[in-house]
Amino acid sequence: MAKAGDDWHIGVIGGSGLYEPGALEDAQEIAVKSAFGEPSGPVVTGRIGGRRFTFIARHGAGHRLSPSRVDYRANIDVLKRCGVTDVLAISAIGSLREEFAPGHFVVVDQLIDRTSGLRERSFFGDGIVAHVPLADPVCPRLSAMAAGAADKAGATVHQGGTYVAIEGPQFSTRAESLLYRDWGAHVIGMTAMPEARLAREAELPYALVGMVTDYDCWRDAGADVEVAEIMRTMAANADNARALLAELGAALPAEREASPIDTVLDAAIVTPRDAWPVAASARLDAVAGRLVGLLGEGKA
Ligand SMILES: CSC[C@H]1O[C@H](OP(=O)(O)O)[C@H](O)[C@@H]1O
Ligand SMILES: Nc1ncnc2[nH]cnc12
Repeated sequence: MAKAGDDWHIGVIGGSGLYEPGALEDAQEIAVKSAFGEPSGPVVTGRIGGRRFTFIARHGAGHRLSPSRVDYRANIDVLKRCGVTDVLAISAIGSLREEFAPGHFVVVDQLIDRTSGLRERSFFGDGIVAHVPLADPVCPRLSAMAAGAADKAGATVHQGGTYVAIEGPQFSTRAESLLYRDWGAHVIGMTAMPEARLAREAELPYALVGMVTDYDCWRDAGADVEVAEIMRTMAANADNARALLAELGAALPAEREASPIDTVLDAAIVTPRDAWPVAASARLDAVAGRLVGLLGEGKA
């Protein structure tokens, strides 16, 4: 597990249109199992600019998983098992603001969760209860570095923006889209929740770079969001996303200073250690591996 002074190891979750990470030195595909379910696909690990990156395509190879079917817990658990220290999520997003135009990048800093609640949103609950803080759901350090890398890669970057996560897979109604604008949201997507919640529970600093693919339906009376347009814009953006990763690899400092998120579970788990059920502890051996310690210490 990551400790202060460890090297960076960035887990990248590639969204719609980003199914492979581009040039990774010493790339290796590895199959990692999770007790929480099926990850979206195999992970690919390698180096960019001398730093380790591990990549997983959120919707799987061939985009076969809808946002409601992605096993977000398995993906985060698998990245944690690979030893990643931080997670960079890359997503296609719709714009709720005129100034966030298609092709622009948005480094999201707030989230509104409108998913239906059917997605598994916590690693805890089987006899071990944890309440992590989520007031600021993204890591400001990784977000700033991602914004700098996107800028260097030549993208138009907006630093900050509120992302509303809808269940989908259908796009929003016009009334919903107008409502989200009234709520102050800037962009819309279907995947950042529960991904960001779970990264926090796994003590992984999380940043989200959204690539605007369309104006959501608030803007043009009578017009719909069209997935073909989104995929065209995303394909054009994918090279920029890969350039961002290259710039990020080059910009990461040699040593990773500790983040407060690395130890967020210390003050979040309310169940006393000696009451943790063995089976639940075993499932959490990566997510809460820092605290699980010797397996078998808990109750049967
Ligand atoms: C293919 S358009 C809708 C789809 O794209 C976004 O996915 P991701 O965040 O993985 O890039 C959006 O959230 C929807 O899942
Ligand atoms: N308009 C939109 N609504 C929801 N998710 C999206 N992903 C890309 N564009 C989107």
